[in-house]
Amino acid sequence: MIGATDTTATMVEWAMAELINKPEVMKKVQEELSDIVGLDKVVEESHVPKLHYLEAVFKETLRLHPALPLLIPKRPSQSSIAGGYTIPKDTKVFSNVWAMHRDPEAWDEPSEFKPERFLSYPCKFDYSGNNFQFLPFGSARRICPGIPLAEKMVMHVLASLLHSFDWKLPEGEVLDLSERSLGL
Ligand code: HEM
Repeated sequence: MIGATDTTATMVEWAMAELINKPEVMKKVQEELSDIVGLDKVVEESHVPKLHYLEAVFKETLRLHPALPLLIPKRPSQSSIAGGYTIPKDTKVFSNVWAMHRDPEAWDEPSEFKPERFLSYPCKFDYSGNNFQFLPFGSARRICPGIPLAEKMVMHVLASLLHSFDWKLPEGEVLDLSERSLGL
């Protein structure tokens, strides 16, 4: 199991960092929590599927900050051709989903944190592995088997943190969310 807890905690941290930098988005999440949960109750698991704006925040966080930006390397057992390139048998293949998630041909303003892009219904950007513009959990036989648990945990933790507390940076500060790892 590749870092099931680490990936989950990382997504909570990135989502909170984006929301702290964007108070107007945090306010929308909190308004939804106030409507769905109510301010005199605590967040329960049954509330989570009704939190559509928070779900869009989760997806936008997975898009901009995929926990495994190159997925897990694969080694094909047969030679094949993909996108016009020959991939010999046993080649170590990395899939750069970080770049796919920021492709300007696929996404409007790809560097911007805009949860609204995921709000259209029925949403064409789910993470079932069938949409090759959005693969935060991978695809096909090696897709993350922990998706149902991951979405429940990340959503529940975020909902609880944002329902119970207001979060802000010290006056005049902005978080630097640029990523400098892996030469991506
Ligand atoms: C938000 C949280 C999570 C994210 C973003 C995430 C993402 C991923 C990704 C990208 C892969 C590689 C898929 C590929 O290479 O095609 C993976 C594999 C895997 N994940 Fe997750 N994961 C998360 C949470 C979890 C949880 C909670 C569990 C278990 C309870 C889990 C169990 C696994 C396992 C066992 C694999 C290896 C699957 C295989 O190689 O066949 N993950 N995950």
